[in-house]
Amino acid sequence: MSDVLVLSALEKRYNRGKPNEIVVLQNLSLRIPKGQVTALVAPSGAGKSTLLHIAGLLDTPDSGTVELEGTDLSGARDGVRTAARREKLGFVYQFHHLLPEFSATENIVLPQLANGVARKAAEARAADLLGRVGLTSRAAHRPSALSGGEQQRVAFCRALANGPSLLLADEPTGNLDPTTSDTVFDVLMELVRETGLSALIATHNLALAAKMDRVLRLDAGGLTEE
Ligand SMILES: Nc1ncnc2c1ncn2[C@@H]1O[C@H](COP(=O)(O)OP(=O)(O)OP(=O)(O)O)[C@@H](O)[C@H]1O
Repeated sequence: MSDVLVLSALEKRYNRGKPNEIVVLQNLSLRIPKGQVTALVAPSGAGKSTLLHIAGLLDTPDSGTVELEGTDLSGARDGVRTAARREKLGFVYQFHHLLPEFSATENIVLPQLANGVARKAAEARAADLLGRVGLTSRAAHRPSALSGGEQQRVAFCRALANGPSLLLADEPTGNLDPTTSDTVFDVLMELVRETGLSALIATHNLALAAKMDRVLRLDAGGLTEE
């Protein structure tokens, strides 16, 4: 099976049946093959977050299917969706959302412990990931002692901690100044490439989008390839 994520004929409306009903996604389909990094660009309000939430099993479509590694999870029970989210998906947001009272290492170890990994193995993986993003010397620091770019690099490591099949990212460097954003984005791309990860990365930055394998534009409820 070569597709990691297959979204088919998704439809999503808000305020269904009311005068202020909005159709956000309409007959939207998307395939992400294994190892492919896809950029998602969209004007503000076009439904980018809605699409990422549905792909990330945080929200459900009104109709259509969400297949992750060949299994349709659109109508699955909450427990099944939560387990799939923990085991198969990695998330990065515009803000790092690291736990402030824990070190960089612990922020990467904790999701692994929650997934049943032994502490020693989890610490070894955290050390490996921090090394890949150039943060070995910052491993014991809490988020407040790290720069914005460093915090975001730790967040990338945390997203990859459990070896996901798919990375979903929403403006992963959107909170950084333009120069830092470029550097940190390159770190993310290298990490994704080295691990052979598939990814769907939303960005407003067309120069960053151009570094990915494919650019899709979300507009008027559907996707078009650039
Ligand atoms: N819970 C909700 N109830 C009603 N309308 C909503 C809800 N969530 C989002 N919307 C509307 O749906 C549309 C798409 O929202 P969404 O957050 O997906 O956009 P977006 O493309 O991520 O925007 P941005 O780039 O500005 O964050 C917007 O018009 C928004 O106002």
